[in-house]
Amino acid sequence: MLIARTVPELREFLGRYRRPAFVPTMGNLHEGHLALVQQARPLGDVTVASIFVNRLQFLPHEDFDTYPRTWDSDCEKLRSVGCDLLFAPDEHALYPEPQTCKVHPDPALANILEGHFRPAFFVGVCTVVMKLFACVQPRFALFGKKDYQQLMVIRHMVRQFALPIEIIGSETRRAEDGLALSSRNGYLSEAERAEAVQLSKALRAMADALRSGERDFAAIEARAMRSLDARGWKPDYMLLRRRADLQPPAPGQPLVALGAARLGMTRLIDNLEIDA
Ligand SMILES: Nc1ncnc2c1ncn2[C@@H]1O[C@H](COP(=O)(O)OP(=O)(O)OP(=O)(O)O)[C@@H](O)[C@H]1O
Ligand SMILES: CC(C)(CO)[C@@H](O)C(=O)[O-]
Ligand code: BAL
Repeated sequence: MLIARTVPELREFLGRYRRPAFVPTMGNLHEGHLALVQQARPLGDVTVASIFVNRLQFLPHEDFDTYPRTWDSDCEKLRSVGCDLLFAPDEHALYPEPQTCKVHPDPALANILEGHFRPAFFVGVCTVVMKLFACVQPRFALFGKKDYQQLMVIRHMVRQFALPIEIIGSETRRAEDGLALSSRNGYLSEAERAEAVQLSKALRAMADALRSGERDFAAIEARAMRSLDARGWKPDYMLLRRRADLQPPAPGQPLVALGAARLGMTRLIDNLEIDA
């Protein structure tokens, strides 16, 4: 696996390829990331991953400084799944001057849910993803459905800017008990890790309620919030939304249940597409 630390190095390595398949990450890689790389491999003529912890998408009180950085094991894992090229710029290589030109995604999609609780998050994500796309010039880019809204915001950005990139959404990889794999799971104590599965269970209870014919969306959402609250979580939201645009649903539309909640110091997100 080649490792490019700067944009010129990346361009040199990519010179002869025309159809890169690209997996952007913030590192601390787990099976969810590796599944994206494996899915990318047959798509393009070269498989590229990036590791970059993007300061722009963190609020000042968030975990930018403590975000796990596990370089050696990340490289080993990427090699083990046949990644061809790793782009791992430092901040100066990607942002040599203050990044004052930013991408502001569709407010209807980006200012709700995660964007409501993490203002400027999606501006930071879209800005870095646009820049990474400009560097790698991928033909395919893969994102996990674990970050469901992020995937939708990026799809929308790519469509609106007519970028010649196919965005591929990949299913959420889970631990055996159902907890969505996430780098931030590493922040959990042993007791919190055992409790963490309750977020996916609460989403499943929302899906079960719909499947059993209940249509009072507000009541289903309130029950999910209470169920986590009662166990000592601090839920930000547990909501049923239209899969098409993440707006509040009417009966009969394909839905997704989305949740974000804090367990101790750790904020987890998850979601579940529902065919009711
Ligand atoms: N469990 C998972 N299954 C599938 N894809 C995933 C999973 N977790 C993360 N991804 C995807 O991997 C890509 C990189 O994500 P990132 O590096 O932020 O990892 P993360 O585990 O989501 O980290 P964090 O805990 O900070 O949210 C994103 O497209 C993300 O959606
Ligand atoms: C897409 C991304 C790599 C941009 O920093 C990040 O938001 C992530 O890892 O999901
Ligand atoms: N996985 C999404 C990136 C973030 O939470 O910052």
